[in-house]
Amino acid sequence: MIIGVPKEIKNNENRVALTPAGVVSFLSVGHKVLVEKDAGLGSGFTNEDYANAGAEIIDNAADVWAQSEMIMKVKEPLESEYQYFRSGLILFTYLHLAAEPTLAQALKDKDVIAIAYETVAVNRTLPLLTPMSEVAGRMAAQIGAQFLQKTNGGQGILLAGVPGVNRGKVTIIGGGIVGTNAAKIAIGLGADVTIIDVSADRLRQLDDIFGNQIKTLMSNPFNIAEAVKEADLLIGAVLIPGAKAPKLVTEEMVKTMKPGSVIVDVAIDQGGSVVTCDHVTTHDNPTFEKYGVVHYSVANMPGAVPRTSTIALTNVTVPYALQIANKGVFKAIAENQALKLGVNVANGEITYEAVARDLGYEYVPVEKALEKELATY
Ligand SMILES: NC(=O)C1=CN([C@@H]2O[C@H](COP(=O)(O)OP(=O)(O)OC[C@H]3O[C@@H](n4cnc5c(N)ncnc54)[C@H](O)[C@@H]3O)[C@@H](O)[C@H]2O)C=CC1
Ligand SMILES: CC(=O)C(=O)O
Repeated sequence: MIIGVPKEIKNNENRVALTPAGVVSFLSVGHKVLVEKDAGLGSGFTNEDYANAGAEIIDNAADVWAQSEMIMKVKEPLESEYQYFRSGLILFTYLHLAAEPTLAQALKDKDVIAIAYETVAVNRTLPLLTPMSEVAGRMAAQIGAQFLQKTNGGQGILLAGVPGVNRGKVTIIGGGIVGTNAAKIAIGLGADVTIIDVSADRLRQLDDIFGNQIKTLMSNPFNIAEAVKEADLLIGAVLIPGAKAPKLVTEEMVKTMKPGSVIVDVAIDQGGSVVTCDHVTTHDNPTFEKYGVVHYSVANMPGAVPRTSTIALTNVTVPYALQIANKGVFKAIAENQALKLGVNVANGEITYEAVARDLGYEYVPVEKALEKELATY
């Protein structure tokens, strides 16, 4: 199979979908890899590194897309990339389609086989989302601490406090991978940490992990309102796989926060869990102010630490991409339930139920959308 790796074009997106080590993995089993010139520079991989690994360096994105059977990316294609879609093209990347209706329509219109990293699932875990959630969770606490500084628009508090002065309060809504990693760093910084989740089992696990270093609360509007009001730093970290994030923090709740408090809504890639985080921001201009509260809503947080993130991401994506290349996409989907759950669009149909529901499309299961193609396996 010919695998193409375009350069990412989202604002400050410095990750790349394959490292030179990944290129070697494909070449060693007979595939060909095309890498757009300078695609790896942001992550510290030169064109020479890729060429030495055996990739062909291609001067422009159009040729990479046109000559490849499978495109591997990091972020969802932007509008300028939709022109490269074509029937039968395999696209393997983060998509977050519930928050990207125009992209969903474009993929449908062009019959792209779109496999989303974030919905590939094994036993209710999301192996291709996990490493980036680890990165973003850890970043969320450090970014929050940074924007709480007066010089950055915050109320001017140190999360650790000092002897004789209270520690800062961090409220994390969603105690999954992002939430747990945010808590680790917030605890390390010395903050007073509360985690809210809708799953009692998850709260028990968190209690076992962190003991009395954290407080846990069941997710309901009353508890969320109380915890948001007290928070110096609020971190949004909920997820219902594939679906639009539930809006758990209302405008009224945000109005109760102290001026100069900070919200980091990590769940913004799925549309955001805080009503006032009503748009995506970029690393160039990451925050805006509403009701005196600093809002941070960057949808590609790991793009700011690309060396760590690229290696962590490709550690988990390459084995799945190799299955697609080795077996062909239909056999790989037929034989691997995890990969099948990643298929969001195929043959012009939306094949992921939560995406179809949130965008108002008919849901067509993968088995039906690809009935003919899967029949032989
Ligand atoms: N902005 C960015 O750059 C990045 C964003 N993310 C996003 O962060 C979000 C969280 O991801 P993960 O932690 O990996 O997901 P996860 O599935 O590990 O955790 C989500 C948690 O939210 C909880 N939850 C669901 N509904 C809830 C409710 N109503 N109230 C309270 N908790 C609720 C679940 O029980 C679960 O524990 C996702 O939207 C993910 O795409 C991840 C990486 C980077
Ligand atoms: C998960 C995701 O959207 C990211 O890493 O950018």
